[in-house]
Amino acid sequence: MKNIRNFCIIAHIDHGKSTLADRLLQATGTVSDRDMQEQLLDDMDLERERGITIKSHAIQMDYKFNGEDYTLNLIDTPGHVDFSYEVSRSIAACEGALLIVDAAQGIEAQTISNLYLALEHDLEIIPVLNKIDLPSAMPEEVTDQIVELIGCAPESVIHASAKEGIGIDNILSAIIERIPAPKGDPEEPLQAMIFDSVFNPFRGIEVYFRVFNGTLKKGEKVKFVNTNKTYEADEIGVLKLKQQPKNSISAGNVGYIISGIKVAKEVKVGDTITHVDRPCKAVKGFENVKPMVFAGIYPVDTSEFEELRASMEKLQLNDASLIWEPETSAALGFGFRCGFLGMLHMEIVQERLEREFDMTVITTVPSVQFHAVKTDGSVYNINAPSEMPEPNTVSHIEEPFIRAQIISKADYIGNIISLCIDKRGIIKNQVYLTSNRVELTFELPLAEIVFDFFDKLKTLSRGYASLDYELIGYRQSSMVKLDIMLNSEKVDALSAIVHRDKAYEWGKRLCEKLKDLIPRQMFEIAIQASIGTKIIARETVKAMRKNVLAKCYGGDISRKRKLLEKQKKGKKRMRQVGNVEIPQEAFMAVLKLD
Ligand SMILES: Nc1nc2c(ncn2[C@@H]2O[C@H](COP(=O)(O)OP(=O)(O)OP(=O)(O)O)[C@@H](O)[C@H]2O)c(=O)[nH]1
Repeated sequence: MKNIRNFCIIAHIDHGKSTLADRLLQATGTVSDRDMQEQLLDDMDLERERGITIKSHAIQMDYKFNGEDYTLNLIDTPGHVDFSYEVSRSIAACEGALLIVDAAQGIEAQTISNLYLALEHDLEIIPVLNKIDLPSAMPEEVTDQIVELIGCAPESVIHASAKEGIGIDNILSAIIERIPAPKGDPEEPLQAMIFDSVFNPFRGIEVYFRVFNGTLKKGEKVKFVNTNKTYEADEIGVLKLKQQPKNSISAGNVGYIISGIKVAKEVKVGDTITHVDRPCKAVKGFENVKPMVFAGIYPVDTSEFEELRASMEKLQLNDASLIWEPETSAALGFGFRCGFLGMLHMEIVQERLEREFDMTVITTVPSVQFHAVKTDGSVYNINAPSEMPEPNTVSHIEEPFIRAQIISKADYIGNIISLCIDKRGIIKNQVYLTSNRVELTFELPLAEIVFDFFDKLKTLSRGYASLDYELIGYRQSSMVKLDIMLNSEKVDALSAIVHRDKAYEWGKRLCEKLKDLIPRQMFEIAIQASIGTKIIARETVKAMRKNVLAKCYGGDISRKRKLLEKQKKGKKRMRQVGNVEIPQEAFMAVLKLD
């Protein structure tokens, strides 16, 4: 055990975590240069295309240092706020962390939030100044920021370029010399924490764990403490580039277990694995992850409902955080109300349904979960605008609030504060990290930030501001349901829950936006917004006048074909509601109002 080191890499998005991980794998000979693919750890296609790490993974490296053999377990952490609970569990599985900071960007919100998580778990922090090869790197300035943030000596900051392979040996020796060996007793009752799981279509769910105490042997009967389910350890092993089966894994080490689990839901990140015969206490910090964003998913072609259900079931096998239940919409027919960790998660689900299952789906306006508090004090959840009660039937509505940490250049403070106030935020704190870098703390309604807040923040700060947030609870708010009617028929899938103060403005702008988004059809379409029975805005889409093809003066057949193709493509994500065709974008219009 004294020669094991368990560590993770924490960094703000794009500061170079995956690139550095690849270099470490190369330097320790875990992968040969020939096998080396860029960003090896990001093995899902989608991840690679988006250039972000979505699921955390673990990999074991062997490394000889000063004549001794060491085992280095690298636990990869996801880099997006949607997945912050997984980050916390990966961190809890380690004794140390490489804190990567981009030498050209400096410290960002996620650098800090992840650092705090790491410090909470008493991790040894190894600061790494990455991308020193960049001409725009500011090594002195960013080193000062790091020193100030974690209170370390300037000399302990390792200068590196993951891209050029600079500083990699220093990082490896720091991992061995500075990170403490794991503690724990292999003779105690088994206590292992699950920090990740991966779906394998042939073998079922592979569960990744860190053993804190005891020893797990192949074939033993184990229990997951929080779900209280029992399994047999059919195969256990360690994670090299490929899985390497073992007969036992002891305190301090990291491994995988395969035990015939078919459904991702049974495996909860943060749960504890123990022996059925000699159980231990659960590892602290377990949480059931809760979805933050809800939206309806409907097949474009209503006859594909059963196929969509089958696809959702398959998707859920390997995405434990996706939840759904059937719902019906008067406008869209049969579909599913889904809960997601955040907007990125929602986009990923939609994309996976389309790519992996060849489904064409419509996603309706996303919403957070509101609470309706009845006059007798009881509370029920509102996950869709259609569940919004009549105002006179409840005492009040509550909405989720978050505490947001925003880090930015001081120049943009004014812009950021106005944005947050516009989003119904309250400023709580303002701290200068350096003379021109400031950390702002706000309390904001989740509904205002979950959709496009981050994009706005980026725009008004020219990309300099970064954001991190946590849920702090529910507060009473004056929310109303905004309905949309097309030719006097209410389209439930276009309804949204909005704050009363913004409802009129939104209704007006939503009608204008829908007018742009709904294509002209053979007849005139009246678009109206209403709150309760009161119409608050109206726009009209005029009837179509001429055929698209009329534009191509005869001759050019290829051009004609192109136009037709274009039309066909455009049709793909359209839904017929009553006699009006509505494109996918219209269902999201409410998110793009300002
Ligand atoms: N110039 C330079 N570029 C680097 C260096 N390290 C990483 N990059 C580049 O920075 C970008 C982001 O690097 P990644 O390794 O994907 O960053 P990441 O932190 O893993 O990003 P997430 O997975 O999204 O959190 C990529 O385009 C890398 O090629 C470096 O040392 N120097």
